[in-house]
Amino acid sequence: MAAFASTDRIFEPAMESVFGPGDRYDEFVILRELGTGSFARVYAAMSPDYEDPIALKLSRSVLGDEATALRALREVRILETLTNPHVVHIHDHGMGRDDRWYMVMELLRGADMLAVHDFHEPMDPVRAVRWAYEACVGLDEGHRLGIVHRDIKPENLWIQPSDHLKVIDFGLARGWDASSTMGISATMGHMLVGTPHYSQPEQVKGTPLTPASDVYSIGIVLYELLSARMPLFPKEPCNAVRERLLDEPLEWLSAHVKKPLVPLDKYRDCRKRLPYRLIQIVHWMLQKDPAKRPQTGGAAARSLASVLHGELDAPVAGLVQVQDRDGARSSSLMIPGQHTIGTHDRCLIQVGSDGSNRDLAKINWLGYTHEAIIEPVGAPHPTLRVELNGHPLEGPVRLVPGTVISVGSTRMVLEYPPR
Ligand SMILES: Nc1ncnc2c1ncn2[C@@H]1O[C@H](COP(=O)(O)OP(=O)(O)OP(=O)(O)O)[C@@H](O)[C@H]1O
Repeated sequence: MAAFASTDRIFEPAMESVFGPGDRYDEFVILRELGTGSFARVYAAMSPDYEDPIALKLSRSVLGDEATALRALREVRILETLTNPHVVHIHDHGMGRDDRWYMVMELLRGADMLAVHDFHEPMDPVRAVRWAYEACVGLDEGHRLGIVHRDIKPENLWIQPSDHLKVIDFGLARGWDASSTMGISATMGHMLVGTPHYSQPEQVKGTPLTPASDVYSIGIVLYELLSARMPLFPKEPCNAVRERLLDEPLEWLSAHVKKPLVPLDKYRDCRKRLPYRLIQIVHWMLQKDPAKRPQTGGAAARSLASVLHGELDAPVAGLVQVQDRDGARSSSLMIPGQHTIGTHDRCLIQVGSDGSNRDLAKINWLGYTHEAIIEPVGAPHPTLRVELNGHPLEGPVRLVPGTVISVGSTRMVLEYPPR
């Protein structure tokens, strides 16, 4: 087992100045403090560059030590690349006159999940599954870029007044494959990262964390939302375990490896309230072996979306209705992100299979408040021409509701979920 080292121990704030309402930090005027983490303090503030208040995340010490600098730079580089509505967005970053690092973010209204839900009672399944779905969609964009969050827990899942969720605090995230934008060398050695409660068996065993590790942590959160129980302790309510093991990180960690998953349908209340397919998906997300889980947030999100569309009657994703050249009809769920129409089986919509393995068009959808953009990929195909309402697709076009996309003799229409 890897040695346990809390992440707070890599960081010792030196001479931290704490700001109150009306204080100035460089060009920012502090409105109020929003929260404190081990690494930074977050303030609501005004800036001459923005009309509305922003969130200012300010490192608690100067960027003197390497671990703090690496952590700050990682978080900025990751967040700058992410655009989907289920992650917090950053506007800017820099170094203050006192050499402290800061990041200017959108100011989120609402509260973290732990402040919104007390985990004493099971939550309505539609709300619980929608939150888990949105967290998976938020993480998926990072997963596609080779980035794992590594610290998924209710405190890092932010619930806005609209009840939509955003993933925050990518401070412990890192690359997991060679194509990552962050680089694998941004390492903190072999110490355990994150929170033991939402940690993963592979972390305890010292094997690398992958996107499937974030899926496991979301699986725990979802299980707890649905049942008010922790998946590894059958006899106690979730909050009793949380309290009992507050200072027992090693017991938490060994439970992830040694304690079997308590099936959700062991609880009569869950058997009665929850669709069987949902129970199976939660069990899938919580497999001890990462290779047996959904491999990315996107894979988990698609499964959760299909239960929301089907058994729970609460559509969240796009639905592409397809009619092929023989008149046969089918449909595909489309979660926010990038998708392709083409001739190979990794495409969201596969049109014909002439052995060419080509993408013909790509669709980018930011999610519930947006319309998707479709654009052609590469030179036009000799027979599989992409058309919108009968006109050739020559550049990026917004897919307004009702637009008919045709590729050769396949026709399709994208239906958006209700807002
Ligand atoms: N964009 C935001 N809008 C509003 N509040 C925020 C925002 N970002 C962070 N906060 C608040 O500030 C707190 C600390 O932020 P954050 O978790 O990012 O800091 P951290 O030092 O990286 O924490 P940790 O020790 O958990 O890694 C959060 O729990 C939240 O309450």
